[in-house]
Amino acid sequence: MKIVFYGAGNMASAIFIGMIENRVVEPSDIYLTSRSMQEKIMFFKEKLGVNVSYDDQELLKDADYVILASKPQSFPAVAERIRPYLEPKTKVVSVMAGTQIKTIRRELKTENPIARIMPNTNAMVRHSVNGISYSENFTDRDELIELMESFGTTVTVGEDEMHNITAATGSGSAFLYYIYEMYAESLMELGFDEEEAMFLTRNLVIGAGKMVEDSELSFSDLRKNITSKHGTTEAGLNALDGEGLKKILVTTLNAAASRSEELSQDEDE
Ligand SMILES: NC(=O)C1=CN([C@@H]2O[C@H](COP(=O)(O)OP(=O)(O)OC[C@H]3O[C@@H](n4cnc5c(N)ncnc54)[C@H](O)[C@@H]3O)[C@@H](O)[C@H]2O)C=CC1
Ligand SMILES: O=C(O)[C@@H]1CCC=N1
Repeated sequence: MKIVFYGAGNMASAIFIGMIENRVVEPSDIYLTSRSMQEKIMFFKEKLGVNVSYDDQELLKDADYVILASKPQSFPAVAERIRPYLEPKTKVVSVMAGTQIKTIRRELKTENPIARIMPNTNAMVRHSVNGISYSENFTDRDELIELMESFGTTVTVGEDEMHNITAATGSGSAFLYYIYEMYAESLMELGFDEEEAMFLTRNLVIGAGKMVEDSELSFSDLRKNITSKHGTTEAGLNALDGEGLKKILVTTLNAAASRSEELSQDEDE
């Protein structure tokens, strides 16, 4: 298997580290390139034993998959590198938010099978949620799904639904981290020092995550089990509801999904 990553940043590295650690590929199957010779990809070469190259012809020769893992704004430059050397057997897989299959096809001037995936950085710990959609001619889907399930769970969606998946789970963990960040800062307002606030929040989040993983109960039942009638939790939850938490989250998710739509429209111009 030869899998070539154009881009070795936060998302790509979470994917190839997840794949290698879960032994679905050998480090020698992975080829990395980036914008310029960067310390970061040399570090991956030394630490993981993956291949690194800036020779596009050599990179794309006999490649089974090419993974487009740059920012959408860098894609035209990436496409220029790939276009001359893309072989008919190579499947194209994009992780770029908002970049449509038809745009990838147009920029690469290719009829090759193309899939879009929307993972998240939880790939690093095998818990990414991967939205996936395919071009019609992407027939050999099982192999790609197997590769992706090495670092998470996979949900097949129509390309139009990618905007919502991008908001819900692509960006979603950032929203949760931000809530944890704000929680820790709020503990400091309560009087804890920074170290205590971080320690308490971190362990609270880890414990809650493990409860979600291990328990059969719904989020709502887990919450109710903590909430005594007329107790402290009820008082806090009433205050939270009064601030309109759900409305805030709906606004957040709509903003992210709209940005994904905007990114896809930019390309049409
Ligand atoms: N970070 C995340 O949690 C997620 C990111 N994504 C998508 O993944 C993509 C990458 O995001 P990040 O990894 O966060 O960005 P990043 O900034 O960490 O990495 C971008 C990579 O692209 C490379 N690159 C730029 N121009 C290039 C070129 N001409 N040739 C080869 N490589 C080039 C850079 O050298 C860098 O390695 C984006 O399109 C984003 O929409 C999708 C899901 C989640
Ligand atoms: O912020 C972004 O645009 C990318 C897509 C999903 C997560 N990060």
